[in-house]
Amino acid sequence: MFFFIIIILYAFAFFYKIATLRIHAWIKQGLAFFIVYSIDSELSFKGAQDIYNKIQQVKDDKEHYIVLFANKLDLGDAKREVQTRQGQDLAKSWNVPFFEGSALTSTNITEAFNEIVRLCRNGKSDPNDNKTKGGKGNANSGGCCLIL
Ligand SMILES: Nc1nc2c(ncn2[C@@H]2O[C@H](COP(=O)(O)OP(=O)(O)OP(=O)(O)O)[C@@H](O)[C@H]2O)c(=O)[nH]1
Repeated sequence: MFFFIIIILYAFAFFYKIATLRIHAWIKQGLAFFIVYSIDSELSFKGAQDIYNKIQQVKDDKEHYIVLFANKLDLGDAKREVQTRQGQDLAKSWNVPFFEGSALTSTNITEAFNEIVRLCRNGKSDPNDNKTKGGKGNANSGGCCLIL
């Protein structure tokens, strides 16, 4: 029984290591990152911050673009655990654009994707809009878009 538990623990550690390495590789190859949390989950908001930290750690100062997206807006304020202001403040501290919307009702999905594509193409946000600027470096090269 003892050895069985040890084997399970080793197997778990092995697969965890593989998963970590894969995420590391995806981030390393990625140019654009769409970080999504749910407005009805404080935990997912914290998770978004963990993902952001991981991206910064892996990408360091290399060119990359991020959009923060608060999903499930359709659920309404009754189910809301993360206030709009919290998302805006977080995005501002990261210096990236922020959108609130819904994958269910397609609210702000096109706008958010357009923004990240525009960031990749231009290397910076439109100074005429009221969203925060995002992105590092100047994107002239191709790259992949990784949705986390
Ligand atoms: N109401 C609502 N539900 C959504 C929306 N987007 C996704 N969902 C639901 O949320 C659940 C989780 O969606 P997934 O696409 O599996 O997202 P995930 O990141 O894998 O979520 P977890 O399984 O919670 O880790 C599913 O039941 C979806 O149908 C949305 O915009 N509004």
